[in-house]
Amino acid sequence: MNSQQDTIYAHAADQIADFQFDQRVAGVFNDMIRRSVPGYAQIINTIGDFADRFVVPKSNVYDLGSSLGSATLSIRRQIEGRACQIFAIDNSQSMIERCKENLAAYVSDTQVNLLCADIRDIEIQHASMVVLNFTLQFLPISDRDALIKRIYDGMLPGGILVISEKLYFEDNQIQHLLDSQHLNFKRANGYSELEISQKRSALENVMRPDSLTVHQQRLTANGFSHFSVWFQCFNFASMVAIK
Ligand SMILES: Nc1ncnc2c1ncn2[C@@H]1O[C@H](C[S@+](CC[C@H]([NH3+])C(=O)[O-])CC(=O)[O-])[C@@H](O)[C@H]1O
Ligand SMILES: O=C(O)C(=O)Cc1ccccc1
Repeated sequence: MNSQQDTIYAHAADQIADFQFDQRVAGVFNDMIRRSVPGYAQIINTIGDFADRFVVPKSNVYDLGSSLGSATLSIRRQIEGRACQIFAIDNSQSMIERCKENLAAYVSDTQVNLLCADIRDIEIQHASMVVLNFTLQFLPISDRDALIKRIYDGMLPGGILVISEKLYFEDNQIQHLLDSQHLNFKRANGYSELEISQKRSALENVMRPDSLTVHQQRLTANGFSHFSVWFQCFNFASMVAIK
């Protein structure tokens, strides 16, 4: 998947606007997410492995907040011949356009329905797999419960929900430790102090991480029978919940 280098926050700006998934971000997103999220490539690959295990014939798969389609592509590779449909949904038109090109670059017999829509509005039904790969953290906190409930209601018994998120830690010392390790990861990937601090300001009002306890409680309160973190690096984690 091609991507320009992310230099969005490289020059000092007078005012930092709230972060948006606009055309500029969509154009560099592949580079941005790989240099910003520890374990991203491993998470994308493992989502494909989970699809192989959990996606049953003739069921639906939902990639909610699909961006450029990395999770959808990883899943699609694993479920050829199962007569499934994937619904890849994002409310950024720029992401959808680039995602469409990425999906068209490979042949597949699995239908992908690429929709520019708000994930809070779409119908979820007959799903053996639902993916929220770093998307839930961008929804208003007050909307998260209702979305998880709708996902649960639309899933088949035995289906899997994968949720990857940046985590918040109630213990200040741990929060500081893991956050500063994440900053080191970004520095090691070539981001300057200016880029790091300007992006941090841009994300402040937009991305609100929950704690692991909040995630677990939300998932079990909404009916999921099994829950685990399967990956964590610093303050980034990926969780599974099984209906
Ligand atoms: N309410 C919403 N409705 C629809 N889309 C939304 C909404 N809010 C945010 N988005 C979309 O969710 C995506 C979040 S990025 C996901 C990475 C991808 N999953 C990946 O595996 O590469 C994560 C990140 O940038 O950290 C963006 O494309 C938004 O437009
Ligand atoms: O860059 C960061 O600091 C993050 O927390 C992750 C991220 C990655 C891509 C878009 C928005 C946030």
